[in-house]
Amino acid sequence: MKSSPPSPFASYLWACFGTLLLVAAAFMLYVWTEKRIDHANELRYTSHNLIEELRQSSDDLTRMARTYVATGEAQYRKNYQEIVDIREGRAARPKNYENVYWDLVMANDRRPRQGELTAPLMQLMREAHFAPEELALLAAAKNESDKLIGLETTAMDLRAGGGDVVQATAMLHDAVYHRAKADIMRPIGEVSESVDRRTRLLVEETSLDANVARIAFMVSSVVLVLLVWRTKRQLNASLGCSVDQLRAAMEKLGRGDFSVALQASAQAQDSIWGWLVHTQQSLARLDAERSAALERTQRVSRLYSALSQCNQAIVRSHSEAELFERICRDVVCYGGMAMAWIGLIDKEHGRIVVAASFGGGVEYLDQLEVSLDAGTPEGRGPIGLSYRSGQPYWCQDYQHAPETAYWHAHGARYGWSSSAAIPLRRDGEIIGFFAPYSSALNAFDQEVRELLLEMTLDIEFALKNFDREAIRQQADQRVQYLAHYDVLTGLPNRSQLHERARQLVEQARSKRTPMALMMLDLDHFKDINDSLGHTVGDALLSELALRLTGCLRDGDMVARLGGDEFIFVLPDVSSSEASDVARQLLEMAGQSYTVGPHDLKVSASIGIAMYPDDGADVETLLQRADAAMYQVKRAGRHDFRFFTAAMQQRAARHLQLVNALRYAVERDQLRVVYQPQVSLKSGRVVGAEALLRWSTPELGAVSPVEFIPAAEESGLIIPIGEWVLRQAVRQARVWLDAGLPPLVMAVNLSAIQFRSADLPSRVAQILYEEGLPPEYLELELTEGVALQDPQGAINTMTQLHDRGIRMSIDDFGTGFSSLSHLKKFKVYKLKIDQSFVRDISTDAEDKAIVSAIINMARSLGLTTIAEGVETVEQLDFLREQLCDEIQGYHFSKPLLPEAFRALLEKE
Ligand SMILES: Nc1nc2c(ncn2[C@@H]2O[C@@H]3COP(=O)(O)O[C@H]4[C@@H](O)[C@H](n5cnc6c(=O)[nH]c(N)nc65)O[C@@H]4COP(=O)(O)O[C@H]3[C@H]2O)c(=O)[nH]1
Repeated sequence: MKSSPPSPFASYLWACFGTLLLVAAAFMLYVWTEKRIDHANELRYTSHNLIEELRQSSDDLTRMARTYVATGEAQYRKNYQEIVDIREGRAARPKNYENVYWDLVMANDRRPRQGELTAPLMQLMREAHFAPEELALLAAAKNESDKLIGLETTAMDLRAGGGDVVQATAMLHDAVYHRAKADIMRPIGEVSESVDRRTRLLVEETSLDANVARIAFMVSSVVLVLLVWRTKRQLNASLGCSVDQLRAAMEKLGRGDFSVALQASAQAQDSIWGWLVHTQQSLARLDAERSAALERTQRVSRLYSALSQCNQAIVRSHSEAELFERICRDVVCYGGMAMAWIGLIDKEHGRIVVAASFGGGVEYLDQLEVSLDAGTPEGRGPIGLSYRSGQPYWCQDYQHAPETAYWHAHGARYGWSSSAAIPLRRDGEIIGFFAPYSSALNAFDQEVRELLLEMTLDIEFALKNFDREAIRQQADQRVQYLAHYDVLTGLPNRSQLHERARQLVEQARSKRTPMALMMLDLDHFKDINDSLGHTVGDALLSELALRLTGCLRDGDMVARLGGDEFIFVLPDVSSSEASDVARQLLEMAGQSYTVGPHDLKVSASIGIAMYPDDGADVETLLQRADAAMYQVKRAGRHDFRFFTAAMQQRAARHLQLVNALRYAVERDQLRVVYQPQVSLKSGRVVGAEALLRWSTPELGAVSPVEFIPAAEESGLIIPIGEWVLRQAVRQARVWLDAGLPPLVMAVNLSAIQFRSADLPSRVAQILYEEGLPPEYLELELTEGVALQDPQGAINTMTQLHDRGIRMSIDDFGTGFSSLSHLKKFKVYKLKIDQSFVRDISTDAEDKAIVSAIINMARSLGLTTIAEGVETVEQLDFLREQLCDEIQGYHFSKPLLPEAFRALLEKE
């Protein structure tokens, strides 16, 4: 890899480093040369000292010798010898020996301080690097000195030996002596000059070297300073600023402080400062992005928290208003919005009505004007736009966006910078808006939008739930209502009756007051329903309920048990007061009703039970009032009766019969017997009346007179009647097939059966299934069938007639049949009731009636048959009156099929 060339700063730095080494070398050289100067000076000094010592020692010897000779004091001789020993290296050189020895020893007769160096003077000179010629001269001087020492020793010996002092003194002062002395001093002087010259030269040489080294040191130092200066300039150029500035900036960067933007001049662009500025800008941008991302994350996480709170609000709110309040509060408190409100559409005025709000500036909503009309400025805002597009509207700069111009002042006042209008829907239709406001610009980024939309969906879900809950509550209320009230009349129903009646009974018990419970039932109301339809029947019942309610005092109650049955509970009434009320009720019920085109009249029957005489609880009283009413019905209806003990027995019997009758067919307890009908003309059996028999192990044989009404009242007559019809038709077919003379099978048809709309088709179906031609069947109808709905009866009869089926009127004379009706009825036979026949032989009135019926029938072209003919007298009278047929014990009792067949076969 090719390395990049070193930067100028690095080059300068290396140069500085090299120069620094040079400076150090120059300095060391300089120090060395200075040391050499010192050494040279020291050598010069030492050399001078040694020469001087030689000279001095010679002088000192002379002086000591002369003094000794002069004084004779041994001390001087001793000193003399010591000087010689020192010079020869036999004695240590005293300290400060360079001074005059005389001075050293003579002062106070002190001995010189002992030094450490013990070396011959000549050796010291050699060690002081004396030149060889100098040493040679010194050696010569030394020889001369040694010679002189001999002379001086001689002179001193002379003195010591007591010799001639003068001679001795002369020896030391004469010319020889001086000559010898001069021979010593001359070489010393030469050496001294030589040494001085030599050492001076050495000192000069070394001084020169030192100067050179000094100059080198100075020059290199200057160069170093220049280089350092240049390096610093280069460093500054590289940095682009001062180090302090750089350090302060980097410290700020290190702390993550990007508050002050750094600037770099154009020249500093390609410098560390420039790069630092660039880095700071990048870091500041990254920091801003990071802060923005953080802020966004916080905003989103706040909204997530708000979303979670909203979900809790949805779960916990019990009403729409409560939910809206909570949503607005949560969006502000948890979602970081400045304000939020929810407005609902006022369709009538095309405006938005604030339903809930929370946050700063909500007071502005008091006079808020938001319209849905694009023609007004307040209709062209976010909400109006959202309404028309059906989409959420995000306004990212509330204070400057043109669509919020109408509200800019408010936005500026409350610091709103963004707002949204999100439609709230119910069943797909926009019903209002959710409007959050933020103090941040561009607050609604994608993620925030998604969160708010999710929140809105949750709100819509909650609204749906509220709707469902409302429906459920309504349904609950309805169920509650239905559980206690009758829908048609609005009166309390059976369960409410029981509850309320029980309270009234308790009240009567505690107050010891009497109470009446009445049961009212319309007479033949079923006929109205069957003939005019239930709508008419219902309208009549509603009207009746109103009338009945109007008859009551405060504290009385009336309930509808179902159908046309009403119960009255009258607290604190005597039986006579109850009678009055009953009469009043009968009268009210009996007044005519106008229902649509119909003018209707009904009557009612009322049974009354008194507390406490007839029962101490509601159930008993109800049962007994029912029994009393049953008796009214049996007694001809349209009346009221109080309960009696006998009624109770009858009612119980009735119940017993109905219960047993339910299983009569399946338990094979029913039989059909046939009573012959005989033609008075031919005397032959021309017909048979099918009569039902019922016998159970518990009840024994029960008379049809007793159980047929019970079957009719319980509705059981329909299946039982059909069973009888099928048995009779089948029997007729059997006899026909057996080759017996053809006869007409007469079957009793209850009025209830007759009112079945499908009667003609059912009868035809049975005939078809059993294979009996219709002309062999005769349906015996009572007069009552036409009583309620003559037109309906006529229609049914016509249909039966058209199918070839014969009809006769049973028990004729007991009902209210009119001739005009008879004309329209497609009957062919009248059956004279046995109550008239019974006494025709004795009772003139009955005779007249029977005679009239026969004549009338004949005039209408109808056949007559008299039933209950038991005696010859009766038979004769009937024959006399030209009655066509008879039926009765006189001829035969009702017979089982086998007996009947035997009878026929006998003929
Ligand atoms: N004392 C006396 N009675 C005689 C004499 N001849 C016939 N009877 C009785 O008179 C009744 C004649 O029938 P009804 O008038 O249709 O009166 C019938 C009829 O209305 C009804 N009934 C009987 N069977 C049926 C039936 O299958 N369907 C319907 N809807 N009613 C029936 O029950 C009523 C009574 O029926 P039963 O007890 O069978 O009574 C029968 C019969 O046994 C007589 O000479 N003297």
